[in-house]
Amino acid sequence: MEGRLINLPSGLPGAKVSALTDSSVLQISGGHSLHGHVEISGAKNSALVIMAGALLCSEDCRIRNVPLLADVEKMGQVLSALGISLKRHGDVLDINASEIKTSKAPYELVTQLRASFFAIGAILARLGVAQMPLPGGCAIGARPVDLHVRGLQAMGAEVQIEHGICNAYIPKSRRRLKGAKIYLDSPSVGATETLMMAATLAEGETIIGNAAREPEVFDLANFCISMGAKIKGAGTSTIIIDGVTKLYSTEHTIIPDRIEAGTFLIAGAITHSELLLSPVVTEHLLPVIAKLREMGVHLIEEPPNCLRVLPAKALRATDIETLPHPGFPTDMQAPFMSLLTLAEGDSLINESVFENRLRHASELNRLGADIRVKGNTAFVRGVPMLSGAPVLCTDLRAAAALVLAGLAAQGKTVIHGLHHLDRGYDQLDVKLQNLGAKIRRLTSTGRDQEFMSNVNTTPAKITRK
Ligand SMILES: CC(=O)N[C@H]1[C@@H](OP(=O)(O)OP(=O)(O)OC[C@H]2O[C@@H](n3ccc(=O)[nH]c3=O)[C@H](O)[C@@H]2O)O[C@H](CO)[C@@H](O)[C@@H]1O
Ligand SMILES: C=C(OP(=O)(O)O)C(=O)O
Repeated sequence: MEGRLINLPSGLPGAKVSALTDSSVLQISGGHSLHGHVEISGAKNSALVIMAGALLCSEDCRIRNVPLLADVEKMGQVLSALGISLKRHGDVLDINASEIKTSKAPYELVTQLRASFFAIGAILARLGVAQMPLPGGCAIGARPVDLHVRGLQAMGAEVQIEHGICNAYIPKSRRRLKGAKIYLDSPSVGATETLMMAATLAEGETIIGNAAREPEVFDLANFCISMGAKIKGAGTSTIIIDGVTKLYSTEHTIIPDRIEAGTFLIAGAITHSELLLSPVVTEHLLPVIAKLREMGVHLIEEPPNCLRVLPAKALRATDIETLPHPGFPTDMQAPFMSLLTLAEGDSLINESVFENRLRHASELNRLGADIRVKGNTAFVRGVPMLSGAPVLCTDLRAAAALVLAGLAAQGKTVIHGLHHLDRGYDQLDVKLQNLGAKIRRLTSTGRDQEFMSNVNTTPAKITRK
């Protein structure tokens, strides 16, 4: 079947975000260096959960620096289906949740992305009832929601999972959720966010112990605080929320995407190129910067909010263990694996956050990498070069890893399964093209696809030096 552009029924009026059929591919002619400045978009994982957070407020919320992603589009569709009004102008998204018309989120949408589930806390707090299908997202492990459920139960909700739907309600005897002391078994990002949102409108104080410390949790907390929520300690492992009865209109700007920034740092390192990235928050990238420096990559921080990557003489092997923030981020593991395939020596990667997140290893081996996987550990033996081949994306960051490897590989790499990439990268191929990469989006018949001309209302945020 010939690949073609399809317009998703838009949840964000004004935006023309589209999805591509799976028959489109990225063709990369590798081995060329890159050069220039790349503008980093707003963080996917902040934007998605802040869109959910807007449900807490019955007044206008304006969110700035919203990235152009299929997941953002789908989250918009989820909110639209709940009866919420959304308008997108460029990277600004206006949300008004004055009336949430239904407590039931659509199965076919929620099952496509993880963050949609996190809205359960906000819907429950606003309506006293929520029916949320179990979520989708990257297939990188079982990804249960037990910590979300137990936290809501501790706050007085009745919660049951039946027929793939998580049904939650506040018993009639109470009108609001009640504050609670919750200690998470593990510092789940999503559970921390779900419970923090629910607690903003609960009666009394909630303490979340062993909370996730990711920058996106902090961004969500700042968004809620700007609406009048009383939250202390976000960004640390103990978050204290003093519930209020109402939240108010606000404007908020999403933080830069640390995973996109890390991906471009590796694009520079793997092609031995000089790139300038902005805006970046270097504190959010500390574990990635430390590992890159350990490998011999030169990085220079340039105020305000810029990071320059310079060509490395040689890349040295290193070991990585993924951990909750401020440890090495699991979302950077696949892109980093691509870089390690070309380092001198042996590297060991231990994926400790998700139990099935090494599937990209076999695709990288098609490109000539030497990786063996045992359980949650990958042994990477550096090779002098990669060679282009057809490969298939298995999830979002695997897709980024294959693009990076393709940029370095000699000859032609053809990447299939692009719906994974488009979920979470804002025009990655266009940004790379503007840095001089030989990368094209093609239909299965080999024709160039006029991707951005049909899809986007905003120009790619890149300037070539
Ligand atoms: C939309 C979003 O923000 N996605 C991010 C979020 O996912 P997400 O919020 O799903 O990730 P979590 O931090 O919750 O998951 C971490 C670990 O906890 C487990 N777990 C989680 C919840 C639960 O109720 N029970 C349970 O056992 C998971 O299976 C996993 O093994 O954080 C991950 C870890 O940084 C990132 O990779 C994702 O990009
Ligand atoms: C795992 C990721 O996303 P999600 O949680 O949305 O599946 C990711 O962003 O790498």
